[in-house]
Amino acid sequence: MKHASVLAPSILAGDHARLADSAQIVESLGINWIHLDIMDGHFVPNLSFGPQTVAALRKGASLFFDTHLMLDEPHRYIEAFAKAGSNLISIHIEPAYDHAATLARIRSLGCQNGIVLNPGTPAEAIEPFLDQVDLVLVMTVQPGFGGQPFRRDMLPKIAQIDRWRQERGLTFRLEVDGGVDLVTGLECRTAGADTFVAGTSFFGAADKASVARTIGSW
Ligand SMILES: O=C(CO)[C@@H](O)[C@H](O)COP(=O)(O)O
Repeated sequence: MKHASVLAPSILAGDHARLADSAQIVESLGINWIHLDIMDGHFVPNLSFGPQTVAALRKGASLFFDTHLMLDEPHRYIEAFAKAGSNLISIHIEPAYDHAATLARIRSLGCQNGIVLNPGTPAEAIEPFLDQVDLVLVMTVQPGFGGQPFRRDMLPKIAQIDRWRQERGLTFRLEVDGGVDLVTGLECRTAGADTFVAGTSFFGAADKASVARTIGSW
């Protein structure tokens, strides 16, 4: 099964004094998803925003909130981000906690779940969880900052996860995040990805509608 391609603009690259306006730009273009990067200053060397901001954004947006927790202890914050209005909550495989229980907890709160792996983490690390997730997020940069160059060496990993998905008849989405633009995103699509996080290449584009149209046509 091949999912239609979805663009999820990363609000990290939006105007942080006017995040609601950035979400509104996305919604006004008919884009359904927005990617929310949550950073704790421990798992990644940067800070972003928390559930209070997500809840405030939810008041003015009917977008699908794709919330990516870059946290050492994501299991402690699942309820807060579900309550704030997240539709999907993804958690990293790298820190030590009960991943299976946390994935199940996300679903029990009425959200979709996702598992994320950093560039240095092999695909095999998430293999045991493939039948328990709605989305796999392959980081195509080391997380923490927008505007980094796309890691082309992640393409075989994307292809491997897509192969497992097909062989096992699974239906999770396969998302990529980091340095994704109209060129690198298409390479990811060819490798098997269907969900494209774009920060700099979306919010920095003069013609955002055209970016959305192009990615939607893949
Ligand atoms: O998770 C992250 C960064 O840690 C990403 O979501 C970035 O926000 C993507 O930004 P660009 O690479 O597209 O500028």
